[in-house]
Amino acid sequence: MTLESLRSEIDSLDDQLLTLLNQRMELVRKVGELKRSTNAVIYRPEREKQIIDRLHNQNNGLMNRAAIEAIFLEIFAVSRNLELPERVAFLGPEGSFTHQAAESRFGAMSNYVALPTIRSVFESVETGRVRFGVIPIENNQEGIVEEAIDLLLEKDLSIAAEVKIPVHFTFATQSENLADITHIYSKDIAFRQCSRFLSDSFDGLQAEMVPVESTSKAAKLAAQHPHTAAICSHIAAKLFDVPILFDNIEDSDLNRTRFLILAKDFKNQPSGNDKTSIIAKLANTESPGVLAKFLQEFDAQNINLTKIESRPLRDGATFRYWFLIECEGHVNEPHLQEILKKHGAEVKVLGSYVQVE
Ligand SMILES: O=C(O)C(=O)C[C@]1(C(=O)O)C=C[C@@H](O)C=C1
Repeated sequence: MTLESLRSEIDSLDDQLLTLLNQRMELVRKVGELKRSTNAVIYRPEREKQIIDRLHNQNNGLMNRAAIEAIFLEIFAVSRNLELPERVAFLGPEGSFTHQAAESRFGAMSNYVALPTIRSVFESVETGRVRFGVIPIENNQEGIVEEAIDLLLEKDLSIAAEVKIPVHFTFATQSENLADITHIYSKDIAFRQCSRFLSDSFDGLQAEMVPVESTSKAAKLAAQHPHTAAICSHIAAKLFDVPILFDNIEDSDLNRTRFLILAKDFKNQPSGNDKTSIIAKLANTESPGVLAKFLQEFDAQNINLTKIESRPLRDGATFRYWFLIECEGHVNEPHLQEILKKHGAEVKVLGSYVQVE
């Protein structure tokens, strides 16, 4: 087989793929009409998961689950946009890891707004200026984002979905020779997380490390001068058109950040693999065993707790706390209902959503 004949077969399959995708979009358009006439929710993560699970389970070709997921999440994003163009706010600037997380869920065709603070993302969802907001909630090496956790208590928003993305850094520069580089821009945390690459590559060289407020800003600066470089996300290097000289330069490939997708009054149907986040403001936490007894109820119902964070209640000069608790399962399931029935007044459910690895 020649390259030309293989390419011509690929062309013909691509034609068929496009025809099928257009047929799919015709159906999606009808789903959109139906949903709009009944005021039904457009974004249904549990249905998307069901489709990906089904395709993965019946698949016997070369595509692995991650590949199927990447392609179909983009198809769903285009579908949702066709059903109802939705605006998505994320913690900016453009090219941030949160932008990358937002794009991984809402695709290339959504209407994005980069906002400067986590609070402004919450507020734009709250006021209805955008339908969804994407914020970072924790990093598996650095811990929780306190501001985000506190705003979950302060504001009245739901969690529609979670996204976890590996934090990969790239070394982007217009320079072809490391010895020509005089300044490397990045965020201090990124310098820390890429320290091995930096000491191996710049040992004996004169480059100065310049901390800036975001890795996107670093990419922007590196785009302006050929003898500089940025340690930044892939998406930032792409956005500012700075060539990537080295990819995945982080010390640990275990570095992952978890993001939440926020919406107003959002409820998912059970998917079979859900997680539930709740806020617990337990009465009388000064008396012994109140928290322990509450947590034991999860154990008694055989519910696996995945997270518990305590945060100050800030109700005067006291040392009282509220808790963000996450557990496996969907709020509609009887075990969880049992606990909620008992503690209804003290507990607020933020959402049940598909649990991702
Ligand atoms: O099944 C639906 O509810 C749809 O709106 C269709 C569709 C799809 O493209 O398959 C699109 C968006 C939803 O998030 C889930 C699935």
